[in-house]
Amino acid sequence: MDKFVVRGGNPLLGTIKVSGAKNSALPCMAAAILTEDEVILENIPQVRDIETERKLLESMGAEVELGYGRAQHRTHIQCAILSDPVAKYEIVKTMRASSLVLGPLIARTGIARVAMPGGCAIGGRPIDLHIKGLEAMGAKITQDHGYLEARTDRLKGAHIVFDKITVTGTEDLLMAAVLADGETLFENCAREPEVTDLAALLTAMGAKIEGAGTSTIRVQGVAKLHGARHRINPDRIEAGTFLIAGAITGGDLNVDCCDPSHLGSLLSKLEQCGVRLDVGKDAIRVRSEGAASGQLKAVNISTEEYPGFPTDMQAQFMALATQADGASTITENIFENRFMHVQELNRMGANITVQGRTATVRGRTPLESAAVMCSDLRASASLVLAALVADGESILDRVYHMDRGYERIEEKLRGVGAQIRRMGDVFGKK
Ligand SMILES: CC(=O)N[C@H]1[C@@H](OP(=O)(O)OP(=O)(O)OC[C@H]2O[C@@H](n3ccc(=O)[nH]c3=O)[C@H](O)[C@@H]2O)O[C@H](CO)[C@@H](O)[C@@H]1O
Ligand SMILES: C=C(OP(=O)(O)O)C(=O)O
Repeated sequence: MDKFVVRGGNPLLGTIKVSGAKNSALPCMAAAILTEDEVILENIPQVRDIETERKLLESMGAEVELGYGRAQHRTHIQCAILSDPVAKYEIVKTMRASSLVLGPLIARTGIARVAMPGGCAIGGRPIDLHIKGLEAMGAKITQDHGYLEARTDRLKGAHIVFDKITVTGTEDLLMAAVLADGETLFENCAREPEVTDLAALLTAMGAKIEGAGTSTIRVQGVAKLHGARHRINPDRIEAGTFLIAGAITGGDLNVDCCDPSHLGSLLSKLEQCGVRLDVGKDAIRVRSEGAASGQLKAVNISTEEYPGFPTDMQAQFMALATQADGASTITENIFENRFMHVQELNRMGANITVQGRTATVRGRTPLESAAVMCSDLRASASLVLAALVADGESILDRVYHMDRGYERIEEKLRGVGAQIRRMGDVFGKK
């Protein structure tokens, strides 16, 4: 199992590039199920979850060519024949890919059999709202041996009001509605940029969608979709992680190839914290004097649906809060168990207590190197950030979590002066 060895103390200087968003790429790959034609996706990140989705699509009969190394990370997917519309547990158990293929599979083939997503380290991943929505569109859904089976002759348009804002639920049902008979009106939709990105691809494929990016989406179903070419949005969470890396190390870092318009709530919290930001069209320069200067100040954050503060940045912001003067409170409202980094940060010398959904971080505490364990994707990122300012050499175990969603993170960070190296089998060469 791979580990990272990180020696703290270097300010990060220079330019670091952001890859395409995994959380956009995964639904966009699933959208290729909706047509027999070829779908070409650019800016697909080279991360483990994308490999898993490739395996999943191939297991159903799709042809997938991941174009890493090619210009634009251009990827070709063709689902001319879907001989086996099944999302097998062995393939999807490490990610929520099964829920993302449910809608497109049933819309295209009239039948879908998908493994129910299991519990995940950060909390439950229920899909009751997906099921309710598909049933409202006329699907018959049964459950057996850990699998959901959905059948229909053709989905019908419906009026669906989400009880709760759900990103994957909005994406899944949107992919179902584009091939349904008639109009579907969705209310209380997720407004995340990843939903808008998916809607842009679907529109390029011939779908009729209005309102993506707002809480009301209207879809006029069409009989058939065609192939398209689409460029995946930059990863706002990777960009945010790099901004914090610049801020926490007292660096001067240009975070390039990002979309600052997707980062509003994070940028305002970083500014409140005392970090200097120069926001350009597709780059953000972050400057800070570092923790020792006393420049960083405690701030309170509370995770919310977009455009609120993203749950996917909570762990990384907590690492920064350990280096800010004063007490910060961090409230996690989306997932019930997304504080597993707390114990590991405390092992490095942080002073964090948790009560219910709120963590209180009392800073500033100098961090010391330690051997720590990555428990999930963003928790891993927070430990890397902490290790970049810790005194001495930290060893981060189980970095496979990080490989799910960050492309060549150690190479990118080394390129701007971090001392970080991978030990063990290199991801992608196994
Ligand atoms: C709103 C939100 O911030 N969603 C985050 C969530 O998306 P993800 O799509 O995984 O989760 P959802 O947005 O679907 O879930 C939001 C909330 O709704 C609940 N729920 C969801 C579906 C359902 O059928 N029933 C139900 O009760 C979930 O338990 C959760 O509490 O995790 C992703 C990975 O960390 C993040 O990128 C998303 O930003
Ligand atoms: C937890 C994440 O991903 P997933 O929802 O795919 O598990 C994430 O992107 O932070």
